[in-house]
Amino acid sequence: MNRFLKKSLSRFIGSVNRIQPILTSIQFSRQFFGNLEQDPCESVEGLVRCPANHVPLSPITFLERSAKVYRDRTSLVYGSVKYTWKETHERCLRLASALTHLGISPGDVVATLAPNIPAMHELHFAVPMAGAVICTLNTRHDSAMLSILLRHSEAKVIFVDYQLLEIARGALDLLVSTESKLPILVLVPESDDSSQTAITSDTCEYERLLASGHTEFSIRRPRNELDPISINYTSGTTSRPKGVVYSHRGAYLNAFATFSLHEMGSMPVYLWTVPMFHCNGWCLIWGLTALGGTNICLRSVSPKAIFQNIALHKVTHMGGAPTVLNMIVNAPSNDRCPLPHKVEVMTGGAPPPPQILLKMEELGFGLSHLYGLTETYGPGTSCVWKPEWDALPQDERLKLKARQGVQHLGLEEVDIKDPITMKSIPADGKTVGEVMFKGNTVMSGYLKDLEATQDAFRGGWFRSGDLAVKHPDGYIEVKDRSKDIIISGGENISSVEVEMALFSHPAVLEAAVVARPDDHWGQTPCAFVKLKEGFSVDAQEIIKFCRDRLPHYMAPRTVIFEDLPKTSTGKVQKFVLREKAKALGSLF
Ligand SMILES: Nc1ncnc2c1ncn2[C@@H]1O[C@H](COP(=O)(O)OP(=O)(O)OP(=O)(O)O)[C@@H](O)[C@H]1O
Repeated sequence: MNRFLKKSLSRFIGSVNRIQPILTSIQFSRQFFGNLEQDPCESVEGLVRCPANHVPLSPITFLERSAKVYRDRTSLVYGSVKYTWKETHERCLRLASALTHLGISPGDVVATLAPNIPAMHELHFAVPMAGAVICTLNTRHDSAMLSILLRHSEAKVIFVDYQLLEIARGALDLLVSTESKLPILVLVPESDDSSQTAITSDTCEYERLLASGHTEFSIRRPRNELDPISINYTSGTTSRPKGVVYSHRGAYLNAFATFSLHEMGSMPVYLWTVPMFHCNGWCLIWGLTALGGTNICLRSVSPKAIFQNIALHKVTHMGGAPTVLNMIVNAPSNDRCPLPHKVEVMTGGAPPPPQILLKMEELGFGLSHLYGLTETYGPGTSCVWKPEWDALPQDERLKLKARQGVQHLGLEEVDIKDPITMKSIPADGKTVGEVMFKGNTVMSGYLKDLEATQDAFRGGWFRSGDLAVKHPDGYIEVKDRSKDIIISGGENISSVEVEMALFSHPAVLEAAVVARPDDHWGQTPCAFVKLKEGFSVDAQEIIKFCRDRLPHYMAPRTVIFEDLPKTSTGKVQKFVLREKAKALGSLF
């Protein structure tokens, strides 16, 4: 031991017995390790940072490892298409190499417009391997919105599924009229049956492009782990989509956090019911690769396809917004079959009604509940389940499961704060504050919108815009989005709580509650309800049902029966309903 170390250590040991051990240990670290704020590799003698001990974190390494470890195991199944991890790796290398031949340089944006097909899986690796940034566009956008996002992201290439070709061409036509530089369009035909798409000679086609690349391609790894890996435009439930930027590091960490909170072991079989374009499939495209999982791809989600694929491929895990679960539990009986084994389902994206959680469990699914935003790489918290809760009465159990829970391992902290004072609200299950996040799986920012980025990070936390309470055990429970809360006669009404009451009516299939402007009360709750097939109830019965279960001021005053408008991620577009409620005028 050198003299300096001995001296420091004896000074430290001596000081431990004195009055301020904590302070002393900090002083000791300062002496020994120098200024803690400096990089220790620069300030401490003997330490170096070099490629042997520091590699920028990136999900690209997951694929390289899986190509060795799970080489001949199935990576992906889509109808009759099937690849092994070795093949997937080679295809991604070829595709990355082909992208560079198309002129893609590091930092360029490559967009996609496609459902959950093999190309989407491959592009999540090939694009970053080419040093570029993947921008997965929502398949429900029309040409006008698509052209706005293509211009905003400055995408150099767009990969388009054959079924969405007309929309993409429409967007490019709009870009021509604004003289923007057009992205190269790469058509992705149906890989399960290539005869379906007519490919003209001037169209760049996916498999042809991929075949033009080579497997000796030298991957353009991120120089800094904070380099962008993807752009995810928010789903536009409440406002115009914003371009949320993820880093290689954040994607790596959220992939880890997400599969660990899902308790996924090695080689799971995952059914893709979450859109891959949404938060990069909640980062699980990368996460499943790390585990050598098998991706079961579905072009479109239906209860029949879900049950068939579970049985056929021995699916172990899947995910889905509460609308997907609703679809499963209300499926006609000939579209369902008994589960051959337990399937773990991760749900999130909107508050899951307890009745739906219960029915899913009755069908044999295991349920875990997640919460997060596009800005938190998808999942940010989960309702970590404690075994002792299994013995609780059903109602209590479901109430606990419907809570959004605690932060996952990728985050430093999730707190509920007063948005003005930034003080934490008391953990009493009653006081409402704003959900705020801090940690390495929070977005880098909004692309080209510094003002919005700074506003979102005001006070050193990411402000979610969601209102929640904190329970004495530290678990959070989201009550509403701040934009959705209804203020009636000075009382705050959580639209989520009213919706949960509506969901417990046996005739209600879907429900959403928004504010209807009112001359007397300011606002009153207005419910939009879709009934289950074969049921008929009137507005008065629904109102009475809610008044029996909620304080009277919370019960809807208006009930409108109709189909609910949704985003492609299955969320109700409340801004559309709010406009309808506004058009009704004042009730009193
Ligand atoms: N488990 C959950 N329980 C309750 N709400 C949830 C849950 N998971 C997600 N949410 C809601 O979804 C929101 C995140 O949605 P997302 O980021 O996908 O796009 P969006 O917010 O719908 O789009 P935009 O910001 O353009 O309106 C959260 O802020 C929250 O309101």
